[in-house]
Amino acid sequence: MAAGTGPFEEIIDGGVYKYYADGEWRTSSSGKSVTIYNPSTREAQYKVQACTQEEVNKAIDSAKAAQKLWAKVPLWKRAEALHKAAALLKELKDPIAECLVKEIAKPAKDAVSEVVRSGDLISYTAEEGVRILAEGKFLVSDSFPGNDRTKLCLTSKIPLGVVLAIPPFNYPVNLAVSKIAPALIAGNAIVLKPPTQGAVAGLHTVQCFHRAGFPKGLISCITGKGSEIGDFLTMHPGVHCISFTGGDTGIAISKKAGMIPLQMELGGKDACIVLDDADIDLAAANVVKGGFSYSGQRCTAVKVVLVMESVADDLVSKVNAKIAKLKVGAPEDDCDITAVVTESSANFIEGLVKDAKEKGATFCQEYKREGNLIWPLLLDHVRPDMRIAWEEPFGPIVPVIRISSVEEGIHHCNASNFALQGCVFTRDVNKAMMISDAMETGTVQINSAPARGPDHFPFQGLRDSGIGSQGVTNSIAMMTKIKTTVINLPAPSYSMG
Ligand SMILES: NC(=O)C1=CN([C@@H]2O[C@H](COP(=O)(O)OP(=O)(O)OC[C@H]3O[C@@H](n4cnc5c(N)ncnc54)[C@H](OP(=O)(O)O)[C@@H]3O)[C@@H](O)[C@H]2O)C=CC1
Ligand SMILES: O=C(O)[C@H](O)COP(=O)(O)O
Repeated sequence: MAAGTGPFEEIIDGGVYKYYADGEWRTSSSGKSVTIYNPSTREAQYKVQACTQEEVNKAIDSAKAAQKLWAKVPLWKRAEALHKAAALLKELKDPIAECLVKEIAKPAKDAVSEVVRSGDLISYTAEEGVRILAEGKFLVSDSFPGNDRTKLCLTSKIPLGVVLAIPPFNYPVNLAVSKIAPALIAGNAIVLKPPTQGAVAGLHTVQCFHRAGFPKGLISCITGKGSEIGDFLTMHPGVHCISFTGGDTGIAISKKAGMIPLQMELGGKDACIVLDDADIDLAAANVVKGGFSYSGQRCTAVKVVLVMESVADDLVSKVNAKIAKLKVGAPEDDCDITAVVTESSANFIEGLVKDAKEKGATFCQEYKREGNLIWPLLLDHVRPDMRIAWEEPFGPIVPVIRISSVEEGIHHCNASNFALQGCVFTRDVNKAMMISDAMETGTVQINSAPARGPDHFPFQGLRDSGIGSQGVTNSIAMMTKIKTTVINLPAPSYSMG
């Protein structure tokens, strides 16, 4: 089954995908659409509605009304609906994966994995939700000085209201459901603003929720360019929480948003520290997997290698041997390296490469680009005065900085404005633990490349890499607030009998 056909037929009309609000697929009154270009062919692939501010207002009003009723739906029923959506998503994985291939040039197999992983994420969230949302706290007053046991405090978790979800282009399905599912299980309504590249995969995902039978108005999907409707959405008084994943845009949003909970997962410059006692084969395999999968377009990609001089030649030659085997080409052919998402992204990457060339980095491969397709490149002997030492390429370019002490590596990692993840390769677990404690990042992986998954692990960035923590449990907690009810007794509770 192809995208936009079968169960997805109703979401497209006249070649333009519709937006979703009030339980229906709609055409925007703007009369305008946004074109999505295929990164590989650079030709127009899809069109989505350019929604208006009035349509945003209506979606948020419906969300508010639907949320009040949804919060009263028994938790097990909310979970049941989520399981249904998860099953549909997995059943319809092929047409959704097709969108990922065409909109964001995700290699075919990875595209299917993203959809399946997302179905599993929804089911896990439903199961985790029925456990943790059923739990609260019971406190008695006589543990605090000056009190008798006359007050019994019950705490529970209640929804926030309307959650605005804004995922980025690189995981438009997985990073949408990682926001949608926790919001819904906790009794919230959701307004999704998908990334422009990835919007059609997002709309197909929403259709699975629609077909799972969620109440009218509870879920909406507003399409349009972030630069045009983004501020209106994020500053909207009807929004009670924002869960955002993306780049520096998140920093601007957090300055503009009102006094509401924010979950921000932003950029990264994940360092890979390789010590002289490391298993160099393992480190090389992880530099390649971590640095080049999905052409480096992962926030958790290895974005700088900090290797001890004594093992640097060995590591570099092993990484180069593996790079030579990477398949470069079309996502449809399941190539390892595919076109980066846009021409401006490719131009930005090229700027970093040129700067490194001018400043004397060693090119382990010849720099090659055709359109948005950039061949994988390892840059050796990178120095801190080069932009690539600090900036996030979001492309298949990995810089290597040779270090003479572990402290030098830790210092480089901690001097970055980004602090998402990092990794260390060593056979000495004691040293690994001490380095992990010294690296000021949200996560440190020992003897493996950085990764957000599995999706139930806590995932957080420090400094400019984010606010709050993701992962199924943390996202559910973040999308609720604590409500307490206090039972006041006329006499201490132990005074009878
Ligand atoms: N820490 C993490 O978990 C992750 C971080 N990232 C980071 O994301 C970046 C790449 O993703 P990319 O999609 O380009 O990131 P962007 O920050 O450009 O976009 C992210 C989302 O924000 C939307 N947006 C754009 N402008 C606004 C605005 N003014 N208000 C509200 N929303 C807006 C975009 O919509 P539109 O597409 O229409 O512009 C998109 O949906 C990298 O820096 C990467 O490190 C990526 C994945 C995971
Ligand atoms: O954008 C990203 O990098 C994703 O959040 C990473 O997910 P993964 O590390 O599980 O691939």
